Amino acid sequence: MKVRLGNGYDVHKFGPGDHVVLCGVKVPHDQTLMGHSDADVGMHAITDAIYGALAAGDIGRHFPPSDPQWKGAASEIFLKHAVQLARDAGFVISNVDCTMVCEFPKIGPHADAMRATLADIMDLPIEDISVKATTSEKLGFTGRGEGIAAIATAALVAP
Ligand SMILES: Nc1ccn([C@@H]2O[C@H](COP(=O)(O)O)[C@@H](O)[C@H]2O)c(=O)n1
Ligand SMILES: C[C@@]1(CO)OP(=O)(O)OP(=O)(O)OC[C@H]1O
Repeated sequence: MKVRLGNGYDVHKFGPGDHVVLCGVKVPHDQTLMGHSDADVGMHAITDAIYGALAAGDIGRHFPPSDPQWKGAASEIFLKHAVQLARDAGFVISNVDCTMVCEFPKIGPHADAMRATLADIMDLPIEDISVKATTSEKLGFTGRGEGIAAIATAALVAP
């Protein structure tokens, strides 16, 4: 059996607003995340982890931030593309794990909704999807509440 691992990392900064979209779930917050797309930092990290496992470049290669077509786009477009690339290459996505780094919003109360949303988008069992969070103990840009970082791992297997 062939196993491929990939990692993904993304950061988006906060700006004025009243909610963020994280792993496809709208979470009330006193700011929003800024980006060319919907700035779903968690979904971007997972998407890049799948591209990484396939050695297929990164999200910006497939969906250039210079292309107006992706302005305000829902990030599930990017994730679905990466999942399809994996399936077309003969892989099954074994599991994904995403950690978001921020003081606020608190992810825990929304983590299962995020897992369910990702499972639906990726057509995977929810048991194969992990979403978790940590603060950075008030240190650095995430600690100062300037933005959110996300780190993800994806494992792909081919029989
Ligand atoms: N945005 C966040 C950050 C953390 N959590 C939860 O709190 C736990 C403790 O965080 P520490 O950084 O102090 O270790 C963490 O394990 C998460 O369960 C959260 O939900 N949202
Ligand atoms: C997702 C894309 C799409 O234009 O734009 P952003 O929303 O700015 O997100 P980023 O994580 O900076 O990745 C680059 C782009 O591919």
